[in-house]
Amino acid sequence: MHHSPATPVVYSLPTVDDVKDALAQFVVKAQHEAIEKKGRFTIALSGGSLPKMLGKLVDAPDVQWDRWQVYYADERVVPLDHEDSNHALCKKEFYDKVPIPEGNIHTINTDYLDDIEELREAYENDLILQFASKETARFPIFDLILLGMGPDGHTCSLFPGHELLMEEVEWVACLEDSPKPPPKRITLTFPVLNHAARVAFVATGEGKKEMLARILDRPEEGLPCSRVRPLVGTLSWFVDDAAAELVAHPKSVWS
Ligand SMILES: O=C1O[C@H](COP(=O)(O)O)[C@@H](O)[C@H](O)[C@H]1O
Repeated sequence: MHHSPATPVVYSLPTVDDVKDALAQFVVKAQHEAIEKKGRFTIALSGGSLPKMLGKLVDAPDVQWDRWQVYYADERVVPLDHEDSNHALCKKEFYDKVPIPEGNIHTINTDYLDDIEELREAYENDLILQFASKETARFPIFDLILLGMGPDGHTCSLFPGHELLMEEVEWVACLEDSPKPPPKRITLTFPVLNHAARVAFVATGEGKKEMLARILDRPEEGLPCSRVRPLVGTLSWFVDDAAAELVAHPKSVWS
């Protein structure tokens, strides 16, 4: 059955706080639906500006935190308490405020910090344990992947012009030449992003307005964020009006 890739639904909210509110409502609804269907909620988080945007989830009602299985859309290959670690950032901004069981937070295996291919494979095996045992899909089907949009149009650790944009088989890829420090990272690949049930980008601030317009209004440029087009799942953008100022793409009202 052929599916046309998801058309982005863009929710532009007046302020960053409004974006946080809408995002919390969206995530709570996604986890309810997932848990109702499969008894678990598989989510991949990004680093950067994203963890701070999860603040309104902390006090959200009816969240079944013990059913969450948390992975990373990408991670820097550094110790888990390093200032560059996406896990360290998520811990500070989110995990330290909500009761997700520690065993449900799937970090990189830092025994392999000096062997990035082993580290990549170990992370992919962790995903296989979670997904392949429960689904027959060639790719894991995350219930939700939360992504950021870098100022250069990158997402995860998929950077413009990088060979990893062409990866079509591996679930997890590794790189040692990230144009944005630190250089060594692992990242989910486009096939995994595009098999998710839901993908949501979060981008705020006027500093992102030019890039957001390019991503949404000129997808033919092929910037990494534009290549996230879930085959079956939904694609949502949660942005504030400052970031959306130049965007021609139709905006939807969040309610
Ligand atoms: O390096 C990274 O950058 C992206 C975008 O970060 P942002 O602060 O511009 O939102 C982030 O999504 C990714 O997880 C991180 O490793």
